[in-house]
Amino acid sequence: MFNKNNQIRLKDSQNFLRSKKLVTELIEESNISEYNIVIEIGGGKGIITEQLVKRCRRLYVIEYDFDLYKSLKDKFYDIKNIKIIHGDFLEFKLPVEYKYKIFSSIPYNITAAILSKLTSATNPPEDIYIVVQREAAKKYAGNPYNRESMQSLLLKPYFDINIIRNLKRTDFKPVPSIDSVFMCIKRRENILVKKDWKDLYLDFIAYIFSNIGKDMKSRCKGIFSYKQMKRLSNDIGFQITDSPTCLSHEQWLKVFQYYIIGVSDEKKERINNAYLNLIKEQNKIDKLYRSRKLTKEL
Ligand SMILES: C[S@@+](CC[C@H](N)C(=O)[O-])C[C@H]1O[C@@H](n2cnc3c(N)ncnc32)[C@H](O)[C@@H]1O
Repeated sequence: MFNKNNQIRLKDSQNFLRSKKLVTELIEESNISEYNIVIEIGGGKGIITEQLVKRCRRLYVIEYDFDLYKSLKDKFYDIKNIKIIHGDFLEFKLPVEYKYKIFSSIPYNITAAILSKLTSATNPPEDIYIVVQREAAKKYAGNPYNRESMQSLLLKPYFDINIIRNLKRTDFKPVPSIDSVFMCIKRRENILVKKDWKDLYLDFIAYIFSNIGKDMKSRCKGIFSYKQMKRLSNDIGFQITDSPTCLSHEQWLKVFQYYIIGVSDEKKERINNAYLNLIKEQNKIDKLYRSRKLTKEL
């Protein structure tokens, strides 16, 4: 249960896929091909690794648990197109010069940190195929699986997000107490918010979702006047008493267009760094959650 430093072994807190047939199906549902460079986060016992490596040009596997890393090294010692790295994926430097894809059954406790790292990278992956907790997937994918969320709205102009299939709890060992899905986050070729406005868009969404209040009226206070809100709600088709999550992604893009042209520079400055502050806050919460979880498990 414990390693030599008296810490819980990472692998004891993970759920591993149990069926090779399921892994074959998941890889077939992806568009991974012999031309692709792929990164697997957490190779575990290698159930995905052994099939993935035969389907791609080069595979990088980053495994944090030392025992699992060592057994992966032994298992794949004579395979040429694989590199197995011991370490924390969150510290791993992503490729900057070439295209790559992600395929992984991720450690659920760091879902937000993994997705934030991948989607905000200077050179994000072309495709991210992940097995992930269903509730988290619905939050990131938003409509049509759920209402939109801050996470889905931050990503959608740049990524197309789909849940490919639901998985059964019994697909994992040990059987988890939560549901999982296989999802794809695909980098858009034609982005919906142009590059020059990206920072402004991220600050805009982060500002509104970090604001206190139940409805559009209170969330947008400080950037739109009451008159502007009324006009927006009529033109775009929502109620000012609606929650921000009631608006579709397309409606949010229209609200943002209006913000760009209809709001003074002084009001634009109010949202400066809202996204950065949000990320800092999330990183703090993530760290706290990770250390608490470990304490609880110990
Ligand atoms: C849910 S398991 C999946 C393992 C295996 N791929 C499978 O499908 O059965 C997640 C794996 O990620 C590893 N892991 C956890 N945190 C990690 C991190 N920060 N960086 C790299 N690997 C990590 C765990 O040790 C575990 O092997």
